[in-house]
Amino acid sequence: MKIVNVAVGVVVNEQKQILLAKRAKEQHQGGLWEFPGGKVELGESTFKALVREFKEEVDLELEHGQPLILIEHDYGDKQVRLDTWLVEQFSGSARGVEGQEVRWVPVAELANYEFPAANQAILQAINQTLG
Ligand SMILES: Nc1nc2c([nH]c(=O)n2[C@H]2C[C@H](O)[C@@H](COP(=O)(O)OP(=O)(O)OP(=O)(O)O)O2)c(=O)[nH]1
Ligand SMILES: [Mg+2]
Repeated sequence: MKIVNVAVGVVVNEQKQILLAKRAKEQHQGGLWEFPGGKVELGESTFKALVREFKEEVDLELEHGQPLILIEHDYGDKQVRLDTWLVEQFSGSARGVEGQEVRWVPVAELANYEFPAANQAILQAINQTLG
């Protein structure tokens, strides 16, 4: 099966809160919380894709990021590679451009949210880096 390359952003604000968005019901892994992001287009760098997706989905301008963790996960119906970045420099004010719920969540409260299975490794990396 073809693997889908996804750029994922863990955006942290000055209060050490992380931006989450809720995936729409009809999407793959719908109804679960996610770190915003989306599919990398042909010829696009991961960070460029991340900048584009954050503008499209949550209206934030990302300025600088660093690679956090690369995860490959097979959902059975879909295989994904989540190239996950930590972003502490950004501007703007987050809103759900596509009508989705968005929330700034303290690192210590992330465990209260339901994520897709592939995200467990991201949560561990966040705890190691920011926790
Ligand atoms: N953005 C994001 N995707 C995730 C996370 N965890 C996880 O398993 N995924 C999966 C779900 C999807 O299969 C894929 C991301 O696709 P997406 O739906 O965000 O892609 P996209 O923004 O380009 O949207 P679309 O073109 O499919 O509408 O990665 C996560 O934390 N954030
Ligand atoms: Mg997306």
